[in-house]
Amino acid sequence: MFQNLSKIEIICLGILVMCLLKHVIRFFQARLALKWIPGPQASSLIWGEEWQLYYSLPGSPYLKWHKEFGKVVRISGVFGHQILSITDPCAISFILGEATYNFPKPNGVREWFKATLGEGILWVKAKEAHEKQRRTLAPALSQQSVRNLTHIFYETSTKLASQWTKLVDHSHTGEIEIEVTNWVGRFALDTIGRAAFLYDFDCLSGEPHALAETLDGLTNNENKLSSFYMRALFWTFPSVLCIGQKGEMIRRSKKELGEIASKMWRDAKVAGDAEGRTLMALMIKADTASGHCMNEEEIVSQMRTTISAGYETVSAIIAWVLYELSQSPQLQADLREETSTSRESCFDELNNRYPLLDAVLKETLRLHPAILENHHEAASTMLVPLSEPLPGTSDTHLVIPKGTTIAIPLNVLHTDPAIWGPDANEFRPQRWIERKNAGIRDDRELLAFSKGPRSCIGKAFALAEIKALTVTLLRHFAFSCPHEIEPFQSFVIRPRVKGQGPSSLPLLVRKL
Ligand code: HEM
Repeated sequence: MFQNLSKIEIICLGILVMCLLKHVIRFFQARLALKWIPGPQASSLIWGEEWQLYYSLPGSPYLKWHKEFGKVVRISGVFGHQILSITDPCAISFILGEATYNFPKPNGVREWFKATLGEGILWVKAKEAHEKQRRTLAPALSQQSVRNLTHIFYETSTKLASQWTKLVDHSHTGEIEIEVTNWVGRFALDTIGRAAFLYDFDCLSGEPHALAETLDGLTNNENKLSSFYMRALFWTFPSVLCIGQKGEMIRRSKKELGEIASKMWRDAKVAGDAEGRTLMALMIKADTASGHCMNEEEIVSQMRTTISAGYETVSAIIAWVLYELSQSPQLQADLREETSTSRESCFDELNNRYPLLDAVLKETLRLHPAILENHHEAASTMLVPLSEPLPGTSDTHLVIPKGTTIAIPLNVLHTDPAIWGPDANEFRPQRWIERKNAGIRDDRELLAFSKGPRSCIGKAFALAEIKALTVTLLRHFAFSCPHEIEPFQSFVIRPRVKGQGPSSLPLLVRKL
């Protein structure tokens, strides 16, 4: 059978068989090691639970499984790939904290970031390389830097408010229905463009905008079959990201963002950023001080990452804040009263003076975490501590075999009645004020920005930006929602009118 093959072909075939064998052995070892962990029967031999996870209400299968099986649940992914869904606090602290570099992002997720953004901080894996990138970005996104950018947040907020004023004025009734997700996406893009490199994408002019549409098309998927195949398969076969229409979109958005970042970098080198306040200027300064000096491609990857990270999540959270406000005229009135003395451009005021505003934002992040599942992968076989033994055992440690995917489902943690009380599923901002009065540290159980060395580095930026917009919009408008809204899974969790295609949040906007 092999007599017609050359020596080289036989060697290649041998290597291929060895690789396959290695995978099969690892697969069965993992299955064996995790066999005793409880979990649902795989509903499909090929797709495992991916089908259920994609087509159910976002996160709802996790709620069911954890209720039935406890804090560590074994589920199957595509072709029987083993996934552990973990809500045990001790294990989570270990995975996100001291062992974070033993639990990098899964290969498929890293390939997605590499394909869309380049080899920036969201892609980098090794401890030393990550720490170096983090040190370069940290000064640009520190509280002090964000303080200096706050005027930009107010300027873009005012621009959005004046566009909506024009729309309302056209209606002659003082009220109009506005699809807000598209507008807040444009707001987030203009804001991050100006903050990153004083570049105005000018999305808020309201005209069709190629970059805004490309970025939106990349991640704002309807529940299409093609999107399901891509989501289900990219864990195991990351190269699916390069094929078809989606692959084309990925390449286009990477190219477009790259061209803008390159141009900005070259312009900055010629003109200089007089006060050195943009994210790019501060990043280059920190990099030069470290003696490293990134090349153009490294800077461009970092800028693409910052823009994308600052666009997608922020716009989703703003949409959910507006949705929650639209459900309660009283809450809008209370917030208006609290922030009526607000002076524009004052970062410290936004940060410290408005407990209700702060509570509304935290409650939104709790019930609508943009990134619902925090995914990791065991880089080697690891012994993970547990706060309590698994059902039927007395061991407070868990052996996680190399290659196992870990999912941390935020919706389960954020609605756990043991932490949040019997009204855990209710939107009740006041709980944050009560928690503060009871001396409970704010962010202990809120994982929307993750925690540990790889937690969100743009948190201060995001909070100030969203608060500035909320204050500005409430000063001009009142909101109500005439539609039934549901969460749906695109790249992040976005709102949409129940049963409809991609993300949408039509709100009735009334001028005050
Ligand atoms: C409400 C808005 C935001 C949310 C909910 C959010 C959430 C997160 C989460 C959960 C992570 C950890 C991801 C992981 O472990 O895989 C993360 C990382 C990151 N975020 Fe954010 N983010 C937000 C806004 C921003 C903004 C505005 C920026 C930049 C201007 C930003 C930049 C980053 C970067 C660079 C990382 C990677 C950090 C690292 O790997 O060390 N984020 N974000």
